[in-house]
Amino acid sequence: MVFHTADIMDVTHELKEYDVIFLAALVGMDVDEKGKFIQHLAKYMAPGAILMLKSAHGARAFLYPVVDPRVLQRFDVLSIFHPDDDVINSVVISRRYLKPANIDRNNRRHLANGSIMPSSCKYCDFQAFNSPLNNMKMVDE
Ligand SMILES: C[S@@+](CC[C@H](N)C(=O)[O-])C[C@H]1O[C@@H](n2cnc3c(N)ncnc32)[C@H](O)[C@@H]1O
Repeated sequence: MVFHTADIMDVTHELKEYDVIFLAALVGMDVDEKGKFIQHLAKYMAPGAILMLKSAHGARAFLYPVVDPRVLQRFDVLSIFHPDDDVINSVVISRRYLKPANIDRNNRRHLANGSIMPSSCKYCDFQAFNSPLNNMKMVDE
């Protein structure tokens, strides 16, 4: 596994090479700043790629920023989970809308050496997408 350290706002076309992007809860210290990061990801993520977001619900929003659903227009929100135990963060699983005509397979040339999880994203791969979380306790919104 190779770790890269960068400000996510400086990472652009390389994001297309990833099937799944996990965004830590404190990337964006408030709702508006978090929204800017999510819109940046929406711009550069591969169509069909999954974005795993940490959010907060209820009083937990005093501790962590909430993901504003209005910044997820370019995503299909697959599931939202609000824990009811001592776990603080909610999880929002969303998928960048498919736009097959815009898939640029040549973007692979932008992949940095040693990047982790090189994408095998293809439009047809996602036709049979099944949420791996189907068997877990879920609260959908
Ligand atoms: C509280 S830690 C996350 C811990 C753990 N990964 C989690 O999600 O629970 C927040 C992380 O977000 C990273 N981070 C904050 N702003 C960032 C940015 N603009 N670009 C890249 N990483 C950022 C920080 O470096 C830090 O590692």
